Amino acid sequence: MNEKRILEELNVSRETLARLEIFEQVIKKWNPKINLVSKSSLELLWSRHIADSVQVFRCVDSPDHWVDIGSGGGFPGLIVAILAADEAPEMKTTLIESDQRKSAFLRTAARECGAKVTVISKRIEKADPQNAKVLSARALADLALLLEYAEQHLAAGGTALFPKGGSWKKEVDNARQRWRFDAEPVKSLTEQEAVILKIKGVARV
Ligand SMILES: C[S@@+](CC[C@H](N)C(=O)[O-])C[C@H]1O[C@@H](n2cnc3c(N)ncnc32)[C@H](O)[C@@H]1O
Repeated sequence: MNEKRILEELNVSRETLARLEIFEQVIKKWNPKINLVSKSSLELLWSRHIADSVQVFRCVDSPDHWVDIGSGGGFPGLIVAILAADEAPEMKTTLIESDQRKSAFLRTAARECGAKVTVISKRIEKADPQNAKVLSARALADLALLLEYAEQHLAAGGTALFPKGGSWKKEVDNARQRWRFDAEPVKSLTEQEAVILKIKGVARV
C-alpha cells in the first residue's frame, strides 16, 4: 500500500486511482505471458512505473493529441490516457507499438480501464506522421534517434517529453552534433539524477 503513497503527491483523484487499480490487475495477469516489465520491477509497479508515468503527464498542459511511441506495457502512454479519462476527456491519445502481443495488451487494458486510445501496431518509422502536440517515449532509444522520431511525428510547435537517466547531459551533447533543439530538464520525483527532458524546436543542424 505504501507503494501508492507517491501518487498523493502527484494529485491523482480517487476515480483515476480506481482505474489504475484495474490496470494493475490486467498487467499482473498478462505479464507472465508476455513480459511487459521485469518480474522484479512489477513489485514496484506503483513507484517505479505508474508514478514515473504520471509525472510525465504533469509536465505539460493537456494537449489535443498526445502520442506515445514504443509504449510496451503502457508507460507512459496508457497511464497518460487513464489520467486523461478524468482530467482531459477531449484529449486523443495514440500509442505506437510494433509488437503485436503488446499492442493487444494495450487495447485490452485501455478498454478495461475505461481509457480511450488508438493503438498503431507498426514500427514508428513506418507509421503515418501523427502531428502530435506532445510526443513521449520512455526507455526506447538514445536522444539522437528519439529526435528523428520527433521530426516525423511531432507537430510544429509541439513538445517532446523523454524521461532520461543520469547520463542525460551526455545524450544532449551527442544529439547536438546533428540536431538543434531547446531542452529543459525537469527533475524526476521517482529517481535521483533522472530527468524528464522537455524538448521543443527540433531541427536538423
Ligand atoms: C524497452 S521497451 C519500453 C516500454 C515502455 N515505454 C516502458 O517504459 O516500459 C521498448 C518498447 O518499444 C517497442 N519498440 C522498439 N522499437 C520500436 C519501433 N521502431 N517501432 C515501434 N515499437 C518499437 C518494443 O517492442 C518495446 O515494447
